[in-house]
Amino acid sequence: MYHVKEAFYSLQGEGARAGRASVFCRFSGCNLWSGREQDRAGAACRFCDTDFIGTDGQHGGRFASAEALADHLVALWPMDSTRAKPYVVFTGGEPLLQLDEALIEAAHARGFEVAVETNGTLPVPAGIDWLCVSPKAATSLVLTHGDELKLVYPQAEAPPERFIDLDFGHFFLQPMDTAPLAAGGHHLDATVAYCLAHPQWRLSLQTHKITGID
Ligand SMILES: C[S@@+](CC[C@H](N)C(=O)[O-])C[C@H]1O[C@@H](n2cnc3c(N)ncnc32)[C@H](O)[C@@H]1O
Ligand SMILES: Nc1nc2[nH]cc(C(=O)O)c2c(=O)[nH]1
Ligand code: SF4
Ligand SMILES: [Mg+2]
Repeated sequence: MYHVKEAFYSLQGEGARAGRASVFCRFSGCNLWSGREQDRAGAACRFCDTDFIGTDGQHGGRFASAEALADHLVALWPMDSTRAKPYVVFTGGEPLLQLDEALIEAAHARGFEVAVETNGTLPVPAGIDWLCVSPKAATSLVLTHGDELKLVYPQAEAPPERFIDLDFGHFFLQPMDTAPLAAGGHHLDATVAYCLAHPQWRLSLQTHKITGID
C-alpha cells in the first residue's frame, strides 16, 4: 500500500530542472521528522516547509498497487502535449520510504521519466532517471552520487565544503525558508554571498513560492 499526501501538476520550482512541467507525487511520512509541530524542535530535520501527514491533500489517498498509483499520476499529465515526455517527481515527506522498483516500472510503462527528491539517508531502488539529494545536518548520508545535490543553506552542522567533492552533476545551495518557522525572513543574502565566493555552487530559488503556484 502506498500512502500519498497529495499529487498535483505544476512546474518544478527548484534546482537544475526548475521550470519543467512535472507531476508531483508527495508521499506521506518522513524518517527525519514526524511532521507534527510539537516534535519539530527535537527532530533530525527541523526546517521542513512541507505538510506530509496523512493522505488528505489534493489527489491524495492510499493506493493498493503500483499500477493504481501510476494510473492516478498519469491522469494528471496533460495528454494532448505529445511533444514533451511526461515527468513525475516523487517527493514527500521522504519518498524512499515507499518508492520501489514496481512503482518506477509502472511509471516508465506509462511514458514517465522518473525524478526523486530525497534526504539521502536511504538506499535507492533501481531505475530512477533523475536523483536530487538534499543532505540534512544531523544525519549520515548514504547517497553520495546522483544528478544534483541541493543543500539547504545555512545549516550550521552541514557546511557546503563537506559535500563539494561528492559525485554529483550539479551543486546547488537553496536558501532556507524560515518565514513560517521564525521571524527573520529568509537567508537569500547569505546564500548569494556563498555562491559568489565559491563558484562551484549555484543558487536554487524556490520559484514556485515566488510565482505562487503549487
Ligand atoms: C520537503 S523535501 C521532501 C524530499 C526529501 N524529504 C528531502 O528532504 O529532500 C523537498 C525539498 O525541499 C527542501 N526544503 C525543505 N524545507 C525547506 C525550507 N524551509 N527552505 C528551503 N528548502 C526546504 C528540502 O531540502 C528538499 O530539497
Ligand atoms: N513547484 C514545486 N517544486 C518543487 N520541487 C520540489 C518540491 C518538493 O516539495 O519536493 C516542490 C514543490 O513542492 N513544488
Ligand atoms: S527530510 Fe525532507 S520531508 Fe523530511 S522533514 Fe526534512 S525536508 Fe521535510
Ligand atoms: Mg516543496
